[in-house]
Amino acid sequence: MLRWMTAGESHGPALVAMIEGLPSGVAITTAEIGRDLARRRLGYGRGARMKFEQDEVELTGGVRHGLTMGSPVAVRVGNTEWPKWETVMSADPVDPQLLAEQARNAPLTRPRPGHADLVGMQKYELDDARPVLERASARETAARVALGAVAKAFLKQTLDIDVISHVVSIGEVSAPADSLGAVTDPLAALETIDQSPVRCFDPAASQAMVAHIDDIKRAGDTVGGVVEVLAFRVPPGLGSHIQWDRRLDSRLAAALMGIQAIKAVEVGDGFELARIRGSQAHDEIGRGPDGEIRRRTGHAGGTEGGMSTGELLRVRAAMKPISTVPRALETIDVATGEAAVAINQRSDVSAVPAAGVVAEAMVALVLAEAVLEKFGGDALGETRRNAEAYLARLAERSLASGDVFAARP
Ligand SMILES: Cc1cc2nc3c(=O)[nH]c(=O)nc-3n(C[C@H](O)[C@H](O)[C@H](O)COP(=O)(O)O)c2cc1C
Ligand SMILES: C=C(O[C@@H]1CC(C(=O)O)=C[C@@H](OP(=O)(O)O)[C@H]1O)C(=O)O
Repeated sequence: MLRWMTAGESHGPALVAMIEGLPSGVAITTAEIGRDLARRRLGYGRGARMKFEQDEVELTGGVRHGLTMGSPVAVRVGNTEWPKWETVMSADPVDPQLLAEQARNAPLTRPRPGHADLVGMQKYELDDARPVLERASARETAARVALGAVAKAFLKQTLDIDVISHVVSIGEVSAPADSLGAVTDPLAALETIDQSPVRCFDPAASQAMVAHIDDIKRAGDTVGGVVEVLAFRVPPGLGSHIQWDRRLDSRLAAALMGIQAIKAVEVGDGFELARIRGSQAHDEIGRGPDGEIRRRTGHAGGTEGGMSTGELLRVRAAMKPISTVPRALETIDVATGEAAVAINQRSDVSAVPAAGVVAEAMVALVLAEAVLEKFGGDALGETRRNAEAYLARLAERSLASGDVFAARP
């Protein structure tokens, strides 16, 4: 069983995350995790905080000399801005005199529409939105991305699975459909994607997205968009049709919906499938180049009956516009009961590129859990042997290609 969790606040000293259930022998380094954390911070449209704040990543458990030990893997993502927030976010009680001296400590009583602020204050009996917004903030996604890097290393080393993401649209500007349809080298494609300021594969669309973000910023507004995650070489049979909560598609949807500001998820052609006929919607089954069974198209996005089919896994997530709108939205000051405008600090105009990196991590965590469920293993070698035996049987019967599903040498 794979389980994981995060803790920490946006302006706290650090975020921490723990993942338990990974086998021993997975190669992972602090630098590898740091690379994914750096990718999450980039993206045109993010606010000032991304420029001056640094993620200080440290592996504090479960890894020795670059290899997991089978024990829980623990990660700490330190926040270099902590000294500025030490009083505001101190875990221990602070002298009220000291609190009163700093404007930053004043209670936040004008909840921001589109955020957890108001309902969080109601639910947790708080007169100050600070304790709510500190945890609701998407700063927390740094901890998930750190764990996602570990999950991606495990997937790569067990089944050669690559998980990549890209931006499909920002506001009204979309990349051409199927721009990534024929990718044969996912990691090279990801490198190109990461070089785009908005993580879009298509250069012309990328430019148009940047221009759109500039327009939105000039108008004092914010914007959302759609990201897509692709997982290559996922074997058939992860997840199960036998119970609702074991379906791979339902687990992917829950994981993606669990990202702050994600409001919709599509598996494969998703909503479009509801508009077309069955004869056009389903992926017909035929023989591939080596006589193996293949789907001729990818409308389903690589799952049927809640199980991975062995074809390209493709899911999308739609992000709403950033909630803190510079042209501040109307609210009620809960201290006075009077109409007011919402608290408005600096904020991102768009965080869609970063959301793609987070979505990649969430998909990797779901797939890692599903791989361990199917193949088990306390050591990486054991997981691989189990997976290879399963894939060899499918290849023997021409149910799948030995090449497509070959595990790494
Ligand atoms: C990577 C990322 C960065 C975000 N940055 C901001 C931001 O700068 N300002 C903001 O108001 N919301 C930001 N958000 C969105 C809020 O966290 C989110 O709207 C809020 O938690 C409420 O969304 P929900 O109703 O879906 O939970 C960001 C979300 C993500 C995924
Ligand atoms: C710090 C991060 O994102 C933050 C997520 C966020 C929000 O409300 O979700 C609001 C912003 O923070 P602040 O309100 O302090 O300016 C973002 O900078 C991060 O992604 O590391």
